[in-house]
Amino acid sequence: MPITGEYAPSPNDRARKQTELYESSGGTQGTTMNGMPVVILWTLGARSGKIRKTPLMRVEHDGDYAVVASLGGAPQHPVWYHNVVADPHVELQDGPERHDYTAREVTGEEKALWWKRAVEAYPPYADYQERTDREIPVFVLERR
Ligand SMILES: C[C@H](OP(=O)(O)OC[C@@H](O)[C@@H](O)[C@@H](O)Cn1c2nc(=O)[nH]c(=O)c-2cc2ccc(O)cc21)C(=O)N[C@@H](CCC(=O)N[C@@H](CCC(=O)O)C(=O)O)C(=O)O
Repeated sequence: MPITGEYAPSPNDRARKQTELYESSGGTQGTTMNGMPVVILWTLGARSGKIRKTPLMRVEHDGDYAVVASLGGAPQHPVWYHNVVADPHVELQDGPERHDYTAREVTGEEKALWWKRAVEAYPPYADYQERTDREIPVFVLERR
C-alpha cells in the first residue's frame, strides 16, 4: 500500500532539484551523484505527516536495500532518520521502479555486513564515519 499524503519539498535545493528531476523523468535522469547510483526514499514526516522525499546513495543486495543516514559525517542525524524511526513504512524509488518497504535499523554483525556493502557502493561513507563520533545509522529495507 503506497504512502499517501501531501508532498513537502526539501528546503535543501540540491536534494529537492534532484528529487524533482528523478521523478519527472520517470527515474531516467538525476539518478546518480559523482557517477554512482542514487535512489529516492519517501518517508512520512514525524511531525507534519507530510511525504518527504530524500535522494540517497543506492545500496542494494539480492533485492534488499539499505539506506545510510550519513549526512556527510555531520554530528547529528539527518531529519529523515527520525521520520523512519517514527514510521518504518517507507517507499523507495530505484530508477523507474518504486515499491513499499519496511525499514529496520541494523546493528552488530548485520550492520557490519551492510556497512561493507554501503562503502563498496559509495566509498566516501568510510570517510564520513571517520569524521564523526556519531555512529552513522543504517536501515535495511525489506519489501512489504
Ligand atoms: C534539509 C533536511 O533534510 P534531512 O531530512 O535532514 O536530510 C538531509 C540529507 O540527508 C538529505 O538532503 C539527503 O538527500 C542528502 N544526501 C544523502 N544524505 C544521506 O544522509 N545519505 C546519503 O546517502 C545521501 C546521498 C545523497 C545523494 C544525492 C543527493 O542529492 C543528496 C544525498 C530537511 O528536509 N529538513 C526539513 C524537515 C524535514 C522533515 O522530515 N521534517 C519532519 C519532522 C522531523 C522531526 O523533526 O522529527 C516532518 O515533516 O514532520 C525542514 O527543515 O523543513
